[in-house]
Amino acid sequence: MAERLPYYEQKYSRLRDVTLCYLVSGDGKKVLIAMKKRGFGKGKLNGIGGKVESGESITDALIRETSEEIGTRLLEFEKVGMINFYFENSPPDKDFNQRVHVFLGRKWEGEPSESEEMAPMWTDVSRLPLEKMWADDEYWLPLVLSGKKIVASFLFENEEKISEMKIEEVNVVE
Ligand SMILES: Nc1nc2c([nH]c(=O)n2[C@H]2C[C@H](O)[C@@H](COP(=O)(O)OP(=O)(O)OP(=O)(O)O)O2)c(=O)[nH]1
Repeated sequence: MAERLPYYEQKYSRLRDVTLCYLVSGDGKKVLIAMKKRGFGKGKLNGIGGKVESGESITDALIRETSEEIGTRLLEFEKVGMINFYFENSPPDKDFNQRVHVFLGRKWEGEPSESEEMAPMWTDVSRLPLEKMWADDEYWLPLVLSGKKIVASFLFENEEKISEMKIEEVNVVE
């Protein structure tokens, strides 16, 4: 089968930046995931995040989104992944293609709480509810929760189906 991912990587070399953060407990055994109540990925369980606004750094957006969506102030975090998402069949008026900057949150202030956008819950890292998450998560989320860092690209045929993927383990994520 012809590889279409390189075509998309070249065509969309500048992608919209989006953040995604998973709070993890001190012993690394629990991770906070949340049900997205609206917008892109509605109904799925996911980390916390959203679009980087113009004039904002990725770190600023990470901290703002965590505060807006679950009411906690992020104090310590680590970048663990950068994932490019391409969609073969986005409607012409909508561009779903984006670059997701993935972080693990290590320290924060305030108890995570529900907002209009997300309903958070603590989950065992060893029992991730992958069937309720994005289809790509099973390929990279266990890696980053076990201490690895990754750079990846996924090409989706539609919101549920992956057509191609590439995952690389790295020492540092830029
Ligand atoms: N785990 C996982 N997260 C994903 C995938 N694709 C994807 O966009 N995300 C994350 C990145 C963001 O945190 C979130 C989408 O945020 P968004 O900014 O596009 O959605 P939104 O409509 O709620 O916008 P906003 O107001 O919060 O900025 O979903 C995926 O395949 N897996």
